[in-house]
Amino acid sequence: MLAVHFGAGNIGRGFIGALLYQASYHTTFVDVNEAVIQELNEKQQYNVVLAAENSEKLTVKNVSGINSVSDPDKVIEAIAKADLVTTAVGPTILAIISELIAKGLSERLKSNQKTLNIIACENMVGGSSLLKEKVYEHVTDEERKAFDDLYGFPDAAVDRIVPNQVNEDILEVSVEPYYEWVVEESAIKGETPTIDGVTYVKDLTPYIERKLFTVNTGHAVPAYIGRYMGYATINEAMFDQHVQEIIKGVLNESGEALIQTYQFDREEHQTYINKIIQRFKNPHISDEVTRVGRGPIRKLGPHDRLIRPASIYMDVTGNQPVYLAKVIASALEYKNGQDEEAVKLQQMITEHGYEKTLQSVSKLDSTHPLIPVVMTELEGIKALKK
Ligand SMILES: NC(=O)c1ccc[n+]([C@@H]2O[C@H](COP(=O)([O-])OP(=O)(O)OC[C@H]3O[C@@H](n4cnc5c(N)ncnc54)[C@H](O)[C@@H]3O)[C@@H](O)[C@H]2O)c1
Ligand SMILES: O=P(O)(O)OC[C@@H](O)[C@@H](O)[C@H](O)[C@H](O)CO
Repeated sequence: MLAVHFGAGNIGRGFIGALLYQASYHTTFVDVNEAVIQELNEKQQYNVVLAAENSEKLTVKNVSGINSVSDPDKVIEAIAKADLVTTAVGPTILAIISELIAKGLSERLKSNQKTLNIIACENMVGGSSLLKEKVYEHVTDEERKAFDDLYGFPDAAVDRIVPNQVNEDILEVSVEPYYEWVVEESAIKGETPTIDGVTYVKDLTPYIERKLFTVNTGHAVPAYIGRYMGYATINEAMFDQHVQEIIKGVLNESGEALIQTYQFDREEHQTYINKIIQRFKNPHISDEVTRVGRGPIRKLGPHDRLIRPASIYMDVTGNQPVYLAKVIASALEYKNGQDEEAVKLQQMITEHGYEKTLQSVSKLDSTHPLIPVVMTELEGIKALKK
């Protein structure tokens, strides 16, 4: 069984690659990082270390790599022969890789009529659907019809905290023990891939929203409030009592939005929240606030972890999401010269002010009631500054 996986980064190697190996796939990683690709081809294996007391180790074998910049033809050939294609490159990169995937699928069509599933494992609602849309922009009407019959783009939700790696061995990756990979079974073409650890569901929406608006909404608190207060890591920030109070408030608000939208059991949802808070405090993981806060413009987007739960909360309760508004305010204050989106966000604020910038990145109508709540909290969070 052959898998082609785009993105040999933290989640690619630390999660998807590990599960595919255990399910007996040979995984060909596609990346633009030449050093990682070279090392994958040389070693043909790497270690995944569990960030826990016993540091359990799994050696992932049967792997190779292709640099998509220098060897695009090899990627096309690999897709033509693959049994599964997955991605973990980041939501903004999906459009970039779509052309090569389209070429691979077109080439495949000439040589065989086998079904194939392409699963985007990104932190977003509708990742595979977006990838499909982008792939279809690169093919003819006739190919599109054939693709509709043969190629599935099931949406997915993936959950495992994999921080940036600081190991001497550039392939080794340290990951938290917990993981969840949920895939929309109704969109699968042909046989459902057998991968231990994957849960197939009919409708992914409640799962991806529960994950994004609990794990990632919660994570944004130690990231943005933590950065604002001067903390460097998630773990450090999680021990601050203001961060603890805000994360509790934020997850109550997003929880209420989720419970009322999807009729989740209140007690079960609270158990889910408590477990996530413990995961953020894992003493065996050192995760930088700048990794978790990366891409603030994406994270302030209308369907992402901050604006969407805040809007739903207002709609379903009629109350002001004061805690979510504090995190949105701290995201607007997020400064990091190494992060393109953070730099752009601060430029927009300098040129147009907070209110217009928020409207623009969050696509909120100028009269949206969330805007004044965030503006009030921009003042409110000043008391947190050390
Ligand atoms: N790290 C986590 O804890 C975690 C958990 C769940 C989901 N995710 C999601 O997984 C995705 C990847 O995150 P990550 O943390 O692994 O990031 P990462 O930066 O570690 O990995 C991304 C990889 O994609 C590669 N890449 C960039 N452009 C490319 C291109 N054009 N073609 C091929 N490869 C390209 C990069 O070189 C890098 O190796 C994101 O959508 C993220 O939200 C991450
Ligand atoms: O990957 P991002 O940038 O969307 O979000 C940063 C973190 O919240 C995220 O990577 C989590 O670690 C992950 O989603 C846990 O499953």
